[in-house]
Amino acid sequence: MKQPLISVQDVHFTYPDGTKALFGASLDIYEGEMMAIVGQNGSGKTTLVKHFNGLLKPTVGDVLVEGISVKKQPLGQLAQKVGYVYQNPSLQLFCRSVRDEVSFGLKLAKVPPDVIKKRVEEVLDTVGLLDKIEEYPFFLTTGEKQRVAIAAVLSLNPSVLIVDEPTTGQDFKRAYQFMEIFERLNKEENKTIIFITHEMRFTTEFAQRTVVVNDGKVLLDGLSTQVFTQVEKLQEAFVTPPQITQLALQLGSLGIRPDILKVNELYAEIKKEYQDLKVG
Ligand SMILES: Nc1ncnc2c1ncn2[C@@H]1O[C@H](COP(=O)(O)OP(=O)(O)OP(=O)(O)O)[C@@H](O)[C@H]1O
Repeated sequence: MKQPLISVQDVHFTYPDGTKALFGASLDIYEGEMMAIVGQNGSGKTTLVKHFNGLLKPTVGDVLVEGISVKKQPLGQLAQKVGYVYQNPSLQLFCRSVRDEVSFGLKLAKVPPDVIKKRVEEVLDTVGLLDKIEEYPFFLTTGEKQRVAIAAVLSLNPSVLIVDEPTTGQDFKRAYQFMEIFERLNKEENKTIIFITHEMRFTTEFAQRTVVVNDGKVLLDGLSTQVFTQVEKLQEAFVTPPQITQLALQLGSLGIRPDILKVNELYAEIKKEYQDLKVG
């Protein structure tokens, strides 16, 4: 059987001030997945994903990346495999230009200057910011800062990209474009993408798999289509399914499948039922 890229094994975590944030979280993540992590504020999502690249180390339990405990891998090495983009991108940006920001990790890794130049331009192009290469990151919009942070992480070519709340503070169009960038990286470069979100629309549209975190544990984990039909469990975690799924669930008594995540799927299902009725 295929080995998971990241294996989270019964992780408990307590912050230095005594706050307990994880209470036995377990999950396996495989290469090439595009996965959403949802849950109410304070449920432990960020704490959980910070374990995926060793930013936090389990108090109890273990996290294996490519089969090796994060406790045994240097942070620099883990950052090259698993990139993490912070919820607040300003925390991640500290250089005087976008170019310097995106070059930083590559310089640390002692990559030759001509290779750095090419790589930086490539990743800025990927996130649509090539025209801002000489700008001071501080003056960029929140969405642009977020994209610089993503470019900086992508420059190291990690096989896993974790993005914490990528769509916060952005209008729908921008947020959607962001999700399309991740989808492209997933489909064309086979990158494993893990994103935390409160936007259920994006979960169902872009993630095949959804993990629901509640009280520091994984409450639900599976195909997004299946996770969002588990209404009672979702209520326990204060997660509301996307509106289209809510509608499909309510139409269940008319023979409509409940595991519908997209408007066009619901339309096709209603059309089919309607035609069957006419024939019957
Ligand atoms: N640095 C910290 N020190 C102490 N407690 C913390 C720290 N960071 C988070 N916590 C606490 O750990 C728990 C889980 O927080 P976490 O940020 O992981 O949740 P979350 O699900 O990502 O929330 P949100 O959706 O608001 O980002 C909360 O009780 C939070 O207050």
